[in-house]
Amino acid sequence: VNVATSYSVVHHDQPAAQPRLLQKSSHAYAPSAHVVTSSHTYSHAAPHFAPLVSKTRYTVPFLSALQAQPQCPAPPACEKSRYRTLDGSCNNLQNPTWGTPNRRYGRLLTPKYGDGISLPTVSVTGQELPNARVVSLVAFGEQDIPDPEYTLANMQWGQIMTHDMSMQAGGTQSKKHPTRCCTDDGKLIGKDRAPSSCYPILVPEHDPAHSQTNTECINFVRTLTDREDQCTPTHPSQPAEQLTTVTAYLDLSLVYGNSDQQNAGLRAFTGGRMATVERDGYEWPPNNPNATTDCELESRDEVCYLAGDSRVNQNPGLTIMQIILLREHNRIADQLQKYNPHWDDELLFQEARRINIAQYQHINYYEWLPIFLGWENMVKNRLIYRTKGGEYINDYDPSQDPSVLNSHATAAFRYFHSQIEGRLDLVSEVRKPTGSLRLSDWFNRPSIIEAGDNYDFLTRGLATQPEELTDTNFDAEIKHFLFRRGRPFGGDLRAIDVQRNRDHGLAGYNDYREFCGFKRASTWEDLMDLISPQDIQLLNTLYRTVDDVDLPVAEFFERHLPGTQAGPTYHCILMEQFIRTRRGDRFFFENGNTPGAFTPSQLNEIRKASMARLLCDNSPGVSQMQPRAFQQIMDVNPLVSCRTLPALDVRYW
Ligand code: HEM
Ligand SMILES: [Ca+2]
Repeated sequence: VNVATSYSVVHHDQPAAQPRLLQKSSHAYAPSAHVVTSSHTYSHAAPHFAPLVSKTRYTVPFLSALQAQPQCPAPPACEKSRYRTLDGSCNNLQNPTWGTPNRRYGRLLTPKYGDGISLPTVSVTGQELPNARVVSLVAFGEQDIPDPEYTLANMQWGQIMTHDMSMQAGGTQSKKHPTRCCTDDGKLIGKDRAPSSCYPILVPEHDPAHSQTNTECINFVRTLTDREDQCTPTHPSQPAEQLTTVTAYLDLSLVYGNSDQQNAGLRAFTGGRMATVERDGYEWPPNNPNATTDCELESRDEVCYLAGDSRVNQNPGLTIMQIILLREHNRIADQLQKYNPHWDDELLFQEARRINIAQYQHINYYEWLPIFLGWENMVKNRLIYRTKGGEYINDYDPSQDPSVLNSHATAAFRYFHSQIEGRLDLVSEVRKPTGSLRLSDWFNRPSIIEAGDNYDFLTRGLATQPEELTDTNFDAEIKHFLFRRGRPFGGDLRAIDVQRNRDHGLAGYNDYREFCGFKRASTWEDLMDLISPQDIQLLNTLYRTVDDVDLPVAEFFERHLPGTQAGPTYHCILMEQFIRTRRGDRFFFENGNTPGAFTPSQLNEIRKASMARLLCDNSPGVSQMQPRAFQQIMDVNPLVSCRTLPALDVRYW
């Protein structure tokens, strides 16, 4: 295979500097040997003319015109509200912009850009890193091995959490990108004519899929950084930092939106409800006014949904989970209104939102994350607690920056792309598969969900069908057919993830190993503590030196820690992230020290929430479910009537 790509690669002779630890970790988990050098406090930068204007009592026309460009949001003035703001501001009262949209990802280690500042990572020898598509083809398989224990709901919920936590700026994550680095028929647009944000993935000769259509190039546009954003200015000598466009908190921003304005377009403004459209007696998300650009519809009759997150239509499983969370809000609001007829729309909305988020956080931390991180590990590192009834856990830490780590979003959390299944089963109430959908036929075409009884059949499918094993195999549907839009082939999510890692200049696997307390490898053999000799051999054939190995490549070859779904290095990054996400959230549902804390009896009700209950309550045709819906139906997790599952009682509100 010809690995040579000459596109957008900078040659330099200096070996890249060793990354430094950037952010302080106060947790028991992180190794203590590291010296803390600095911690980024990204205080909100005031527009350049602000001081002048504030001293001026009258409006100076030319100054206000200049100020209008760019329109940077003013730093918020916080009051101690009972509710979260929509954009996450004022969650942290000392640093009101922490966790808000359009801010930098956090970093654990300094970036390793090709030029030290912003160009994609290259080898420490100054040569190119192996082509991302070649890495995908050579190191990763396509076998569809069903996981013996977990359901597709487990994978799908992970994408929901991801979409709540981050979204790289300037990307579409599903739709055709308006910036073209390759022509529509897969030819490379010359560097002189392509925008500077282009970093296309070049297809090697003899590509098993793309050579059939003479495709040479997979479109790839670099993430926007603080360089391009005038509201988060940085000094030109500082390494670029990518921006993320959603609130970092687990606050269901994907349902409620990321700003007051966005939220206003999603609410019904009656009965505390979110806006929905009724068809065939069921509630569906509102119609997206930009259907032609936001979806990939084949006819005018197809729907395209609007939600708090622009990725809502990406794939049918994701859309179903979004609908479930939307319907759950309205279900809670209706019940609250029944018992509190004197409450107005705003109060009903805020209380329903608060309960919906709390249930969701409970499921995230107590039902979903333990599958990935291991229950005992989480207890030991104080991510969860052995609580009883309505006991509070007051571990909010105002010094904890809740931002989403670049290494989490660009590498560690994407590990679970390997769980994606390329066929979605339609399953009857007696749990018999009646057919299946091909994933790549239904990207950005959610109409399929409303056809016939598909909503219920697909929901049961999520809770019945096994996810794919968390391993080095990626389903062909995402490796060769991603967003193919009626064409024979499409993108390659595995190659994209590798390319994105270099785009974001993440430090190498070896650096993260060291950060996580393992010995830095100076020879390939040194990797043997965590990786098998055959896999080391494979990495050795792809990379020139052990320091070149990309984090999101080597990670896949680490043996999983017992009782978890991750190797030690990813496990360490994921733990670090979810500690930040929990302790940096003043409104975390278990915190009793905020004006909006739940009463102990309410907290006791929240703790009854489960994935099974959410699925049952929001899918009218589903009347039975296994109690642990992330796990397959088995003797110890049998199908039971939905009525027997624990449920939250809103009479405590
Ligand atoms: C059918 C299911 C899924 C599809 C089609 C999908 C597809 C994608 C795509 C196209 C991107 C953007 C890639 C880029 O341009 O860099 C992305 C990003 C990402 N995905 Fe997935 N994904 C799926 C499920 C998941 C799951 C299950 C997880 C984790 C549990 C996950 C985690 C992530 C993360 C962390 C990002 C980066 C988010 C950001 O900060 O922008 N995805 N995914
Ligand atoms: Ca969020």
